[in-house]
Amino acid sequence: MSATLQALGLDASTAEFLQSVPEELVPGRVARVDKGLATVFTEDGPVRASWSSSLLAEIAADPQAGPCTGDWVVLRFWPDDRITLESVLPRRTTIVRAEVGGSSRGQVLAANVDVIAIVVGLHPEPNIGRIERFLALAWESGARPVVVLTKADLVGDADALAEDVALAAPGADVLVCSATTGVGLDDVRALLDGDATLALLGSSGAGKSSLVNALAGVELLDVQEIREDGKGRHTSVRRELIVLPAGGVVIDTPGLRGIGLQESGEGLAAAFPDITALAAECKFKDCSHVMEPDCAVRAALEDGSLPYRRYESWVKLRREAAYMARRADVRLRAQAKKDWARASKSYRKDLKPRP
Ligand SMILES: Nc1nc2c(ncn2[C@@H]2O[C@H](COP(=O)(O)OP(=O)(O)OP(=O)(O)O)[C@@H](O)[C@H]2O)c(=O)[nH]1
Ligand SMILES: [Zn+2]
Repeated sequence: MSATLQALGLDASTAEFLQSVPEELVPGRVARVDKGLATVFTEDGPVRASWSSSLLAEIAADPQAGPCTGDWVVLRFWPDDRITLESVLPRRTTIVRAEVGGSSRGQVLAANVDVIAIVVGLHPEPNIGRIERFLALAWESGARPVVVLTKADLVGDADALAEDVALAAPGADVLVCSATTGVGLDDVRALLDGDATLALLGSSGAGKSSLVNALAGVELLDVQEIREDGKGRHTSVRRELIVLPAGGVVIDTPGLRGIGLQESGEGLAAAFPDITALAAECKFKDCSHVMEPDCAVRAALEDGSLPYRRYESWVKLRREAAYMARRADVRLRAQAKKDWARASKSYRKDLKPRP
């Protein structure tokens, strides 16, 4: 295993996969995708690559097959100095959000991430519902979610706020830090142990870029100017993979304003293990927890053991996940119909008597 690829976050399974790749192909990790080109970090430094024709064909069939930040890829260097991205290696984890434009396919934000830090500023006061939404997305990805509460220097009761957040984040660690004073940064750094890949997810202005800069110890990313109301401007289109001098890789995703859920329901179940466990106790298997008798979820609401705010948040996310699943279903059926039409057409052609 090359020292450089290891510094880029190469894991054992990808390293093994690379053994089977033809020698003339060069491995690398995608740092950024823009204008139809990928910036790829290789052992010999960064290069810009376009898509090979076979990759283009794959993308036509499945847009998610296109390279994204964090992907491991192999490149071909041509005699005329062109560089093409030949293929994307199997992804260990993927952070997928529902497409903003309305297609039912998700957009892959980042791949091969070990830990997802949901970055939330402590000032203005955190929106718990939004954290729960990020957690569902993070659990669905296969990576380990952690909530990182930043801007601790701006509030007097950071630990009390962290306790509130922890109640909404079962199974996930909640860290408190400040990019400005450096307090708590060692705990965030520990997430990168073993050259792990850490992706930062959060709303615009949450403090992601400031956190990356603080972790790196240098100014790598532009930090946006703060607005009067304490919220950041919505700026970023950039998405970067940063190799930290002390080891580990950070992926800074763009500030997400609205993030749609694109998921099987597993992420939601993992983000709400309390409600999932209650639902298993309901009298009816398909209980909607709205009006059925002997509903354990409603019983917990009534005796106060399940906060109403959390229940509402879950109902909202569940409705959204169900809607996305229905849309995906419609798309699959439309595709199946197309495939069938194509197959039967070529079948009819075969039946035609030959001249
Ligand atoms: N006091 C204080 N301010 C912070 C801290 N971290 C970030 N800020 C400020 O919060 C604002 C937004 O920070 P950014 O790091 O640009 O936020 P971002 O999450 O990268 O935002 P996008 O680029 O839109 O994704 C900036 O004005 C920062 O100076 C912190 O720990 N303490
Ligand atoms: Zn129920």
